[in-house]
Amino acid sequence: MAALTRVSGSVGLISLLNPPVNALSAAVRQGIVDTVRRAVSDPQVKSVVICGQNGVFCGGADIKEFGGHMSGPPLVPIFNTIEAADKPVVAAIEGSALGGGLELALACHYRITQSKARLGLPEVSLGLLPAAGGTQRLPRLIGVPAALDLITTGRHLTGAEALKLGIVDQVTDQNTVEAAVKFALSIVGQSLESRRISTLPCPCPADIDAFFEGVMQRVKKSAHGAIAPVACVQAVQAAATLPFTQGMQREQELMATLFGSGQARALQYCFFSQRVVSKWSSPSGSRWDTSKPKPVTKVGVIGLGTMGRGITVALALAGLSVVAVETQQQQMMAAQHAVSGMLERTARRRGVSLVGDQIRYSVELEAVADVELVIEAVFEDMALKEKLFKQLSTLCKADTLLCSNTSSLDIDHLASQTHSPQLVVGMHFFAPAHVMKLLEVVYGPRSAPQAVATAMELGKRMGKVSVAVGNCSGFVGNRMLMPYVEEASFLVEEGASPEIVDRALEEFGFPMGVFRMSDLSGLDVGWKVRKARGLVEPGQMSRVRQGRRYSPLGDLLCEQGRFGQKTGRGWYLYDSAGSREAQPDPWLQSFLEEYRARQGLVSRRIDSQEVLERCLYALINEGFNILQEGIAAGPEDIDMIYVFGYGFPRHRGGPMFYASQVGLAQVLQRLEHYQQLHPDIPHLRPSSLLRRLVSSGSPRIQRWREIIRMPHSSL
Ligand SMILES: CC/C=C/CC(=O)SCCNC(=O)CCNC(=O)[C@H](O)C(C)(C)COP(=O)(O)OP(=O)(O)OC[C@H]1O[C@@H](n2cnc3c(N)ncnc32)[C@H](O)[C@@H]1OP(=O)(O)O
Repeated sequence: MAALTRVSGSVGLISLLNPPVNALSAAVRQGIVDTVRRAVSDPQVKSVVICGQNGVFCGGADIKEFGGHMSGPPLVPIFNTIEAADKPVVAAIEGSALGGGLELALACHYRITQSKARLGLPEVSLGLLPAAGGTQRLPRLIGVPAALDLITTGRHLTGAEALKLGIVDQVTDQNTVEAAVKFALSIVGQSLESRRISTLPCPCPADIDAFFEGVMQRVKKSAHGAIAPVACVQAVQAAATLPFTQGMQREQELMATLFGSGQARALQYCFFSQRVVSKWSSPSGSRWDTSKPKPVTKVGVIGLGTMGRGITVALALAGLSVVAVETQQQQMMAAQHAVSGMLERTARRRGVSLVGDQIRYSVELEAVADVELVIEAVFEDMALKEKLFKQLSTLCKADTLLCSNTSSLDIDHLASQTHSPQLVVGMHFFAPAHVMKLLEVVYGPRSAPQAVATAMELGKRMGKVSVAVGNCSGFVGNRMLMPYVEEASFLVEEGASPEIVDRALEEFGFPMGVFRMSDLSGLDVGWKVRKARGLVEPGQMSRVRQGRRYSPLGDLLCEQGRFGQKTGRGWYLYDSAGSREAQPDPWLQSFLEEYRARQGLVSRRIDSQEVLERCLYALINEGFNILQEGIAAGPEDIDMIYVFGYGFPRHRGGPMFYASQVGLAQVLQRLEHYQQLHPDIPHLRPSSLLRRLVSSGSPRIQRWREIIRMPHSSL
C-alpha cells in the first residue's frame, strides 16, 4: 500500500497506493512505516519525497475504518518518526491533502504543492478534530488565529492560498513530484532543526485568555450544539499554552471524547450519504451509472423574481451561458441590476474574477429558442405554468429539456402539456438559490433517464447536492415540512407560545425555529398555498377542515396584515418592517388567549420534550410514508434534503438517522401515544413502514432500503 523507489540517484520516493484518494487505511499506515524505515536506513538515500499515486496526495484517515475495530499502526508515532528523520523529507502534494493527509505533510520537513491542490483539516465536519498532531503543528506553523479558522471550519484551501498562509514552501504548475524530487536533491545536508514544526514556538495573540474566550463564544454560537468545533478550539488552546508533548496528550483526550460520540457517527453518516445520493435510481429502473447526461452549455431561465435571479447567478457562477427572460422591460432591468450586484458580491467573497457577460436578458420568450435546457421560475400558479410549458414545447428545439422550479406542483401534469413529456423534470432550488446547496430533481413516471441524469449533473456543476425524488405534492422536503409546521401551530393552540416552540427547536440545533423561519420567509407564502388548496375560510375559526384538524392561526394573522419580518409583525414583533430582531409580542399573547377562550381550549404547559417529539416525529413519520411510496429511494436522500435544504442539524445526521438513533420502537411508541391523544391529526398515525421496521427488529439505517424493497403484506 506504499512503495519505495530510488529516483535521481539519491532520492527515496515513497508513493501511497490506495485508490481513489490514498486514504490512510491500516495497510497504508503499515506501508508508510516500512518504506520510511527502509529509506532512512538506506545509505544511498540522501533525501525522501512522499507523494500519492494517481495525482492525489492523500484524502486523510480511512473514514470507513471508523465504524469498526481500528487495527494497524497509529498515525501519531508514524508522523513523529518522519519529523525526527535525519534526512530531509518533502511532501509532494497533488490533488488533495486533507485531514490526516495534511497532517502527514506537516510532519514532513518541506511541502511542495500543485497550485490547484486542495489542502485542509476537515475533521470537524466529521465530528472529529485533527488528532494526528494537526491541532498542535498547524498553529506553530501559521499562528493561532489562522490555524483556528482552518481547524474550526474545516474549509479547504488551494495550493496558492496555502502558500500565502505559510503552510507550504513552494507552489508549482509543473509536475509536482518532479519539482519535489529536484527540491529534495537541492537540500541534502542542510540543517533540519528549524524544519521540525513540533519544536517551534507557537505564535500567539497578545492577551491569550481574552482571545480564546472571545473565540469560544463565537464558535459555540455558530456550532448550534455541535461539540467538535468546541473541542477544536480547546485543542488549539493547548497548542498555544502547553509544550508540544502535553498538547498532543490533550489532543488525544479530546479526540477520544469525540470519536465515540453520536455526533461523529451522524456526521460520518452524512459524509457517505452525500455520496450515496449522487448514485441515484428511480423505481422505473433508471440509474446514475446507466444514464448518460446530455451536454449543456446554454440554459434559459424564465421568470426573474427572487428564485429566477438566484438560479441565474448560480448558473453563471458555474460557467454556463444564460438567457434570462422576464415579461416586462422594467422588471427585466431591475432583475439585471440585482443579478449584477449578487454576482459582484459572490465573486468578491470567493475571490474569483467577475462573471456576468455570459448572461443575455430578454423580454421575448423566443430568446430561449436555442438553449439546451430551460428552468421555469415563474409564480407558483398552475395555469400560468401550463401555458408557459405549452409555449416552450413549441418554440424550443425538439430535444430541449424543460424544467420547472415549482416547489410543490405536479410535474407530471406540466409534462402532459408538452409534446415531449419525457423531457420534463422538476429542478426545485431553495432560496437563495445561489447560496443554498440543495437541489431536488423531481422525475415523473414519464421522465427519460437522460433528463434526470442531465438535471442531476447540472446541479453538480452548480455546486449543489442534487437529490432525485419522485413526483408528489411538495415532493420530499415540503411534503415533510407540512406536518412539522402544523404540529407547531397545534402546540400554540394548546398552550405553547411561538418562543417556547422555537427555543426547543433551536436548542435541538435548528438555526431557526418554525415561527422565526415563517416570519423570515413570509406568512403570506403558506397562506397562498392553503388558499390554493381550498383550506382558507376568511374570518372563520373552525378547527376542522377537509375532515381533519386544522389551525387557522396563520390565516388569522395574515388577515391582520401580519406577514412576518417584511411587515414588522408576524408571530413576533420587530422594531420596523424588514428588521431581523424578533421580540415576543404582547398583542399576540392576548390574541392567543382570546382565541383559545373562543375555541374552548384550556391552555396547558407544554415542555420542550413534547415540542420536539410532536414536531420531529410528525416530520419523520411523513418521511417513512415517503420511503414506503418510493418517492425517496432511501433514508439518505431524505436526510440530505433536510440537512442541506431545511437546516436540520448536520450533527444529528438528518431526520431519519435521528430516528434510528432515538430508536424506531421509541418513535413508534410516542407517535401511538400522541395519536391516541389527538385522533383528529392524521400525520400522527404511525406509518406502516415504521411498524414494519420495528417488527423487523429495528435494523441499522443502512439496511432499510433492502427491507423497503422486500415484498410485504399491506395489512
Ligand atoms: C485517527 C483519526 C484521524 C482522523 C483524521 C482524518 O483524516 S479524518 C478524514 C479527513 N478527510 C476528509 O474528510 C476527506 C474526505 N474526502 C473528501 O473530501 C473527498 O473525497 C476528496 C478527497 C476531496 C475527493 O473528492 P472527489 O469528489 O474527487 O471524490 P469523492 O468524494 O466522490 O470520493 C471518492 C470515493 O472515495 C471515498 N473517500 C473519500 N475520502 C475518503 C476517506 N478519507 N476515507 C474513506 N473513503 C474516502 C468516497 O467515499 C468515495 O467513495 P465511493 O464509494 O466512490 O462513493
